[in-house]
Amino acid sequence: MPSPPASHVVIFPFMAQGHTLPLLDLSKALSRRQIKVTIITTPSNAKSIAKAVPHHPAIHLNEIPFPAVDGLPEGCENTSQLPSMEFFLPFLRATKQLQKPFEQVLETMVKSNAPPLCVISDFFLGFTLASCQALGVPRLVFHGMSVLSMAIYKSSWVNAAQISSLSVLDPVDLPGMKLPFTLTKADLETSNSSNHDDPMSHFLKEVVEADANSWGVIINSFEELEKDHIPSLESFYMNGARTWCLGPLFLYEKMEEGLEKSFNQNQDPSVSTQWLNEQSTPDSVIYVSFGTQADVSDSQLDEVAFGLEESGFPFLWAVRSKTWSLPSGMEEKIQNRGLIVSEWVDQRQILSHHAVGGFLSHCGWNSVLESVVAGVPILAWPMIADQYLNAKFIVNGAGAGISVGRVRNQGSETLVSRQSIAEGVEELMGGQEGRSARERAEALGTVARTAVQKGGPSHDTLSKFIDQLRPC
Ligand SMILES: O=c1ccn([C@@H]2O[C@H](COP(=O)(O)OP(=O)(O)O[C@H]3O[C@H](CO)[C@@H](O)[C@H](O)[C@H]3O)[C@@H](O)[C@H]2O)c(=O)[nH]1
Repeated sequence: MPSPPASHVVIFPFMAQGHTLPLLDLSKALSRRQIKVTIITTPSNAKSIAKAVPHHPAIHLNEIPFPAVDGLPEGCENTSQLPSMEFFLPFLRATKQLQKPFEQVLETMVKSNAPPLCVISDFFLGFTLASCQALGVPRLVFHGMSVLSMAIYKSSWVNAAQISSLSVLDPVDLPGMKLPFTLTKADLETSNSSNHDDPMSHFLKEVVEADANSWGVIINSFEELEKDHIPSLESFYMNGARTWCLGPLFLYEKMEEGLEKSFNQNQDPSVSTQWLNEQSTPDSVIYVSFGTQADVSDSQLDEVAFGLEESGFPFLWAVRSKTWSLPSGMEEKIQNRGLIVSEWVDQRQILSHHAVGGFLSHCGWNSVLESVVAGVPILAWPMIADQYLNAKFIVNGAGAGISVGRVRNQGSETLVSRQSIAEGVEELMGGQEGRSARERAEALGTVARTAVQKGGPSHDTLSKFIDQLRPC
């Protein structure tokens, strides 16, 4: 007898590392539960995705062409290839042209002998909702952010008029929300304007509407961390859509391989792992990375270099800039104490190395989760978007980090000074506040790992999610 067609889920990630990576982790978790996964993406993203999911025959890739658009550099199919964040809106607009090819692919699948149970697509790909509705497939939305950040953004959008009358450092009170820190208008960055008439707001309005009408929301977080905010978030969704807290998603694979083994053994150590292996003192190295999206100026990078040097602590720094080089004379000063890497590093592996004791981070949500899971406290330096909220959450809410501190003006630019960086690193790595942040991070890491183990809340929610999607 032929075996029944496998349950099938379609995943369509936004073309940015911080958004794609967690959905690849979800794809792997689903494939290990005998679910066929089709990832829809564009040709150059497909190449890197294929490398990231090599041992999962249940994961398939379906390529659709990225449109050629005026105003975007040729061949740019991922936000990490944008020359600067000024190109972000043209990039977002270009992705809307993926609707037709996406719909064609989905229609073929719907007519096949393995129609998809659902489509999980990124918040920014709001057009997928109309296609899913037309073809009768439930759409779940994935944001890549925490429950708390999403609920705050949604509420501040609704309450924009009241918020706009506040001054920048006034506390913001959001109706019905129990915030774990004092929120100010400054923390809301772009979403605090009552003028929803600018082009970015127009784009966001469309995707927020599609988001609210989705069948459900997939969250890369765990209930113990965020359960207080789930009702607030769910109140912004129509039709009884619910949130599914399934994270930390990257842990499923680690759990199955055996956490200790995969975190501590390296068959083929990279340059950074080799260097870390040479650092004999546990928790002595500060790891530095500002993620894949924030633009950091060369003069700011200079301050980071001087600050790290002044702190006296060993450091491993993953730099993304194509224009910056070390200030003259620095190479000799840091040569026995720091490693600067300009290629992609395995951040999760770095954070779990016993020599790493702190993370100077921009507080992208993935980095926050990865640091917490590894029990590494954060020196929080938010730069854009939800990073301000994540930083406040980790410092003032969870107590697992400290803030990098003062900024100073240099010409037209506002910089975090080398003194602030040095003092922050010293406190995090050697001070009392750093010690208690490390204890909190370690405790949270234990809760995070338990969440994805059999019987843990994220693990069980994943089972319920699959059961609910499968036809009886
Ligand atoms: O050399 C590198 C650089 C990055 N990473 C990984 O890339 C991801 C980066 O994600 P994140 O820390 O969230 O930073 P961004 O890519 O900058 O994140 C964008 O997406 C996040 C999720 O929506 C938001 O929270 C951020 O504000 C937004 O900038 C993490 O998994 C890192 O481990 C590596 O493994 N190696």
